This record gives sequence, structure tokens and C-alpha cells, in this order.
Amino acid sequence: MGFEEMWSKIGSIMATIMFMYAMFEKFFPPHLRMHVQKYTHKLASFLSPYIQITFPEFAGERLKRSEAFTAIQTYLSATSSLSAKRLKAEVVKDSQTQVVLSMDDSEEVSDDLFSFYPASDEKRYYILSFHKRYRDLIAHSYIPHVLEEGKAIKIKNRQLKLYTNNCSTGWYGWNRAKWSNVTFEHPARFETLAMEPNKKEEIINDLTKFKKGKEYYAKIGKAWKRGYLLYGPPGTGKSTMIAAMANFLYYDVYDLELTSVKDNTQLRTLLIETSSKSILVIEDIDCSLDLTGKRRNKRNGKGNQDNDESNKDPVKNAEEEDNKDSKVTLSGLLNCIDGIWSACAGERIIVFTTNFVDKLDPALIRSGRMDKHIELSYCCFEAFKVLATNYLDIDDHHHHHLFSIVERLLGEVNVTPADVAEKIMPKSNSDDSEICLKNLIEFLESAKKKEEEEDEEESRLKEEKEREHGELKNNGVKENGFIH
Ligand SMILES: Nc1ncnc2c1ncn2[C@@H]1O[C@H](COP(=O)(O)OP(=O)(O)OP(=O)(O)O)[C@@H](O)[C@H]1O
Ligand SMILES: [Mg+2]
Repeated sequence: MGFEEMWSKIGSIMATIMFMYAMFEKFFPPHLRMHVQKYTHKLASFLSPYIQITFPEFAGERLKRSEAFTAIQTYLSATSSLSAKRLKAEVVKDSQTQVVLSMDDSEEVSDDLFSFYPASDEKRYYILSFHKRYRDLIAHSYIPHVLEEGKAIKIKNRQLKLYTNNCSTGWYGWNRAKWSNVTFEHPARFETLAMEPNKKEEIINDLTKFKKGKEYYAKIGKAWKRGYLLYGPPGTGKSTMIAAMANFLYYDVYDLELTSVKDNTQLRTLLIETSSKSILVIEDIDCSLDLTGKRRNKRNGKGNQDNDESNKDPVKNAEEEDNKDSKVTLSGLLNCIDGIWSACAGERIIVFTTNFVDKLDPALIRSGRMDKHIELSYCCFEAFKVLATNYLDIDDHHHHHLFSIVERLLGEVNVTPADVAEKIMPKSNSDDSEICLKNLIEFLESAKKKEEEEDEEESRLKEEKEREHGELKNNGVKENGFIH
């Protein structure tokens, strides 16, 4: 007897049983019906070649939403919505125009050989129905595949969040540090980041290796964390790079404002509350609290003899002055990074940014804490070409006739990518790339002239000083007979 024949026989037996069951229901009293029902089910399941697995939406005593249910839902939305006839549309990622389609309640779909359908009960669950000859395949390959895929799709579709810390004052004046979040929608990507291509590739490879490094980190017995120190003058793209990293890795960003953290205890609480797959950012670490040599001197009453102070951004200077209230210390921060934070679940990145790398305490940036130091520097010609593509749609291979002048000037003068971007951005609809590039050339020439004037002034002052010094020496010899 062939398979087909066998199934048709089984089908007719089932039909007979169903018919008999209907008759029983009509003519038999309820207590007898219960017995008949029990045995009919047993017989039906004995004869049926199909197996069913149920995945309820809520599982366990605490009614926690089942991860398996959510993963199946996501998996089916992505893979089976094409074959389902009745679909549900939901707006995705706060978009007004994009919708995600998923199976409507009680719609059944077949995923190759198996069929998934949500039960039309009040309690929602999916039932996976399959022939028993696929039992092993289902248990060992298919279900793990669905769950893994579902989770991966969910991660991809989820919205990135930007968390910032703030301090809320509760009853009795009790201060509590907490994170609040908004959707992270920074458009920066590595493709649009202006920097040397080799350096950019190196960073991308480093991040990719980190993201795929779960087993590697487990093997070497190191927490799955990586620290980056981004340093360079203002406007060279440090913050932009952090956004590009987040978009590249699909990680949330925790922008930690150390100045509003009251003390080490609050810092610890905040760090524990961060999730994995995230980037913890501490911007302008040199301005943050008691972290630099300068601050320590101030505390010790030696005063501030920092000559770089005048070069600093006035906003950052003002922030630094405001920070005196915070009691977060360097050792507190280091303890948190090394201890508690390292012990939290993996896949975390920490990024420090600074304009003055030399001023940081070496303990803060030693290897193992900040694994990779990345310098973001003034705009080179390669970086300019990326900006020209971004802002003016000038193809990298299409060498505009003004490019050679820009190349020469960029080699002679230090300007930041932020300055270049500002100059080549069209100011009106009538501004074509020619006008924008001429604006940039004009700016570069005036910056060069200014630099030359400053150099001249500097050498003039130096000469003057040397002359004065020489005169003093001579006078000293004349008056006292010895040199001071
Ligand atoms: N390397 C770059 N590639 C692309 N755009 C850049 C780059 N550097 C700067 N920009 C542009 O300049 C603006 C300022 O850059 P960004 O905020 O990243 O600088 P920063 O290095 O973080 O400066 P700061 O030290 O003041 O925080 C950005 O919004 C971006 O438009
Ligand atoms: Mg910045």
C-alpha cells in the first residue's frame, strides 16, 4: 500500500470517527459523552501523523511575555507575510510612511513544510503543526532557526536610543540619578565621515572584529568590552564618529554627563543600569571633574598654571567651573569601569573624547582601559574628497579642476573638517559646486595668510625677547662684573 493510499484510508477513518462523535454528542447523556470524548481524542492522536507544539504568549507564574512567542511573531512578520492572505499593518519606527506587515490574528501560514498559526483563543499562542517524520528536524534545527532569526530581525528593526543621565530630586530631597532616553536618529555613517580611508577601514575592521568576538573574548577570559579614546581639536569629527559607530554596530548610546553625577555611588548606579549592545560615551573627559593633573593641582592649592587654558573653548571652560560640586573622582571612575561595569553582560563599548590628550591622567587611558587611541585631525585632501561627495555630489573619481588648488592649500594650512564642511555647503539654490569650492579656496587662503601673520608675529616676539635677554646680560656684566 503506497503512502497516498494510506493517508486517504486514515482520512476516511478520521471522518468516520468524527461522524460517530457527532452522533454521540447528539444522542448520549453528558457523563457518557465525556468518556467517549476522552477516548476519541486518544484514538485520533494515535492515528494522526501530525504533531503540534504550542508557544503561548505568556509563560511562567509571573506572566512574563515569552521570548519564543515574540521571536516567532517577528520571524513570521518578516518571512511569511508574503504568503499570508490576511495581514496586519503597523507603523514602523515612528515613521509616518513606513509600515511593517504581519500575519493577522488567526491567519495561518506555511513555512515550507510546516504550518504556523495563531490560535484564535483569547490567550494568544502559536501552534506549530508538522508531520511526525520531521520531529528531529523541527526540534533540532527548525525551532532554533526560527528563534534565532526572529531575535536577529528584532535587533535590526529596533530603534536605537540615546540615553542621557539626569538627576531627579525625590521626597526628602533625596537625589537619584537616572537615564532618560530619546530615539537616536543621527544620520552619521562611516561612509560620510571625512578621514583618511586607511584609518577609517582600520576602525571599521576593529569594530567588526569586536562585534563578532563573543567566543574570542570568552576564550581569552576577558570581558567583552572595548575602550576607544578619540582625541583631536574641536570640529574634527569625534562626536560624529561616535554616532557613526552606533549606527554601524546597531548599539544604543549612553551619553554620560559626568558633571551631573553627584558622587561615585551615583556613577555606579548609572553604569549598572546600562544595557549590553551599547556605547557609553564620556565627552571632553579633560573637562570632567577631578580627572586631570590640573584639577588635582587646584585642589592642592597650587593654583592653575595651565598655559593651554586660553586656547580652550569658552563653553568648556565654563562647564569646568561648574563641575566643582561633583564628587566623582578618577579612582571612582576607574573602579566602576574595571569592576562593576566589566562584570555586567558583554558587548559594550566605552568612548572617551578629549581635545587635549596630553593632559589626561595616564591611568585613565592605559591599554586595557582605552584599548584603541584614535586621533581625529585637521582636514586632509582625502577627507575633503568625502565632504565634496557628501555636500556637492562630486564623484570621488571626477577630479574637479579646482581640486588641485584645494589639495595644495590643505597641505599648507590647518583647518578642521567642520570648517571645510561649513564652507562648501551651498548657501542658496543658485550655489553650484564651482561657487562653493571658490568659497572654500577663499577661506583657505585667508586662513593661510592669518597663520603666516601669526608665525611672523611669534618670531618677532621671540627675537625681541632674545634681544632683551642679550641686553640684560650685557648690562649685568657692566654693572656687577658678573652675569645674572
Ligand atoms: N570628520 C568629519 N567628517 C564629516 N563631518 C565632520 C567631520 N568632522 C566634523 N564634521 C562636521 O562638523 C560638525 C562638528 O563635528 P563634531 O561635533 O563631530 O566635532 P568634535 O570633534 O566632536 O568637536 P568637539 O571637540 O568640539 O566636541 C559635525 O556636525 C559635522 O557636520
Ligand atoms: Mg564633540
